[in-house]
Amino acid sequence: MTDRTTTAPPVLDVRDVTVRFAGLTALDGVSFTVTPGSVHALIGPNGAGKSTCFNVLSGLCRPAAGTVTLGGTELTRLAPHRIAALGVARTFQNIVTTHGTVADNLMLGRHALSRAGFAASALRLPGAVREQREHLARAREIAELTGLGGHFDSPVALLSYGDRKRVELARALCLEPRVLLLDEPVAGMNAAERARTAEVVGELRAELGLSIVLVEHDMGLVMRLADDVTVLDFGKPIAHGTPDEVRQDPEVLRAYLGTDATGEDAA
Ligand SMILES: Nc1ncnc2c1ncn2[C@@H]1O[C@H](COP(=O)(O)OP(=O)(O)OP(=O)(O)O)[C@@H](O)[C@H]1O
Repeated sequence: MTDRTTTAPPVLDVRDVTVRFAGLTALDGVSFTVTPGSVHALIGPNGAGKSTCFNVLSGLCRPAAGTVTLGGTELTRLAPHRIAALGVARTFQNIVTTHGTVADNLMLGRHALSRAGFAASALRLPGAVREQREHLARAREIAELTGLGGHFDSPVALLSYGDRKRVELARALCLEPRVLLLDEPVAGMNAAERARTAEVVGELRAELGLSIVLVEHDMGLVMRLADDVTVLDFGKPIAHGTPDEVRQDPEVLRAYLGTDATGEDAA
């Protein structure tokens, strides 16, 4: 069975990426490097270009200029399923599953890794049955890792919002990614659910050695989890550094708070 988690993830390198929608430049020469095994946060005010950047990284959006490479392999012109097969999985901001059990959803995530064909699975040939059993065991491990172990056979519709959102995270992990793109993993959660998800993401990073790119408006979570932060504003990178460095950067304060470096109102 595919196990990419035993080797360190390759470097994800974003170079001078520009995306235009009609007259609007959503990303303007964005560059950053995600160090293997680190959590790299991408932050910025609404409309800064964070989701567009994720869409470029996952192949849903083709940039007008620039490149994205993973360990030297260019991802920029590849279809989303090819990028996923190379080990880049993502969660979506607003998708919360309500169908099937947790196990059903995670097995859907394993589907892309199945070697047995449709006919072999349908006919329950021995090789296909064994493979299915292995996938189910791994899905159960991933449920444990994401705090869903006690809900493995539960219908997703009966879970709390926080748990349902973590099903989305677990489904992405079922692809055995080396790079995980987390798009607002705690959006809409209450304080307890946010704390639990932060804990789970921290554990995942420690146990699986993944590189994680995190888009999140919850600054407490970003400051707690990120090693590096890139700040976008109107599609432009305006700051880069550790959480402590960007928190004190005058440009970042201006973008978020509308104040200049001296703390005076810019308006
Ligand atoms: N498909 C599209 N067509 C036209 N404009 C788009 C499209 N997608 C995004 N935009 C525009 O590109 C800019 C960046 O949007 P994006 O969604 O990437 O920002 P964001 O930082 O993720 O915002 P938020 O924090 O609100 O999710 C915005 O001005 C947005 O309106």
